[in-house]
Amino acid sequence: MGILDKISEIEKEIARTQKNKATEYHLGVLKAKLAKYRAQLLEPSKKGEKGEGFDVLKSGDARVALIGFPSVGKSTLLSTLTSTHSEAASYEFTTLTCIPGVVEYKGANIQLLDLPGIIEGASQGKGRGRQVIAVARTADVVLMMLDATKQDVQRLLLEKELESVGIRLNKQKPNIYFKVKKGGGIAFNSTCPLTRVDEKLVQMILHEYKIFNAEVLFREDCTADELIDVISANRVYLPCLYVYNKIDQISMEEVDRIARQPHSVVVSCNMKLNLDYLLERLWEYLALIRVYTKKPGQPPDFDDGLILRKGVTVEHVCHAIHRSLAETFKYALVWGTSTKYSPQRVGLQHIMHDEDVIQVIKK
Ligand SMILES: Nc1nc2c(ncn2[C@@H]2O[C@H](COP(=O)(O)OP(=O)(O)OP(=O)(O)O)[C@@H](O)[C@H]2O)c(=O)[nH]1
Ligand SMILES: [K+]
Ligand SMILES: [Mg+2]
Repeated sequence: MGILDKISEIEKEIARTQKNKATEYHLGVLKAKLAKYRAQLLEPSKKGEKGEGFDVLKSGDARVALIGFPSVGKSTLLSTLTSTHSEAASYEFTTLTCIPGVVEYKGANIQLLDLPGIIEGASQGKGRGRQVIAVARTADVVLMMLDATKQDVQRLLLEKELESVGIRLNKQKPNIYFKVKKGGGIAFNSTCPLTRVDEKLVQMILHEYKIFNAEVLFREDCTADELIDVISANRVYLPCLYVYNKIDQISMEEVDRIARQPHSVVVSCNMKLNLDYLLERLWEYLALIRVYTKKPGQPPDFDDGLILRKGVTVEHVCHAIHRSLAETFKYALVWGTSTKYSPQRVGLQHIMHDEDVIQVIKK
């Protein structure tokens, strides 16, 4: 039996097993088995499986992958937002490789990747599904493009495809501490009441992975699936913005309904509607900040800001300016929303905000 058959067998068994207290352990083990087989499926089997035309180098400050069914308008969006042209046409699978473009926004260079359309079964190798998904895993944000004139099942189908290969959209990593040990058995603990798993189920799942010695600490009320995510190290957690295109074809009421859904933006690439707002939201999901440097007695350098991730400290800023700056660092003066006073004297651990100005004073 091939892996795909095994997967479909287990999926069928999960589907026909009633969910209740008595089957809880059985289901947990089945899910762990399923996760294992799917992980095997992801391992590159044939040489060169990654595929010509998909190994695009990362460049710029962040990477965004355009994922969607065929002909939803992905290439049209790339050609509209960047100076790169990507062929668009009314037939499906116009795009067959990964086409990179650059969106310049707020001084940042954002790499936008146009990709072939994916379809149901993509994760199992249909179309160019596996290559597309491999690229999606390397992105900082997924732009899932949807056709606003079509039913919302397309979104669920795509989410399922990505979910089945370990991509988690708009989800936090489960707060479970997990460490495999050399001996001592399974040490299981929690810092809160657990309603979805118990020690026995956790043990059974770990045994399915042939893990007999480990430290497991639940810091929140997680499910068996979330535990499996933590054990399977190949999970990625990505912010995802759902972009509903072709709103020129639907009623205002429908546009209004879709626009109110969480993580969603409505646009028309052909009519260039709402693309500014799309970029604004994308910026928010990328969680980038701009930090401006200033030399003593001179105005800040607003033309050449540093592009960094939200949550960076002064120490990160020093590294971004010069490799050895943190070593000769005495203190910094910061102007902006991260401080109580402007300027304020801060140390290396101070967390920077968007549009802060910094002046580093050396020893
Ligand atoms: N009505 C309407 N049509 C659009 C819009 N954006 C794109 N299209 C049309 O949709 C069709 C498909 O566009 P593409 O950009 O090729 O779509 P794609 O997602 O790149 O398709 P594949 O590469 O085949 O996966 C083309 O005929 C476009 O002109 C839009 O905003 N409104
Ligand atoms: K197309
Ligand atoms: Mg295309």
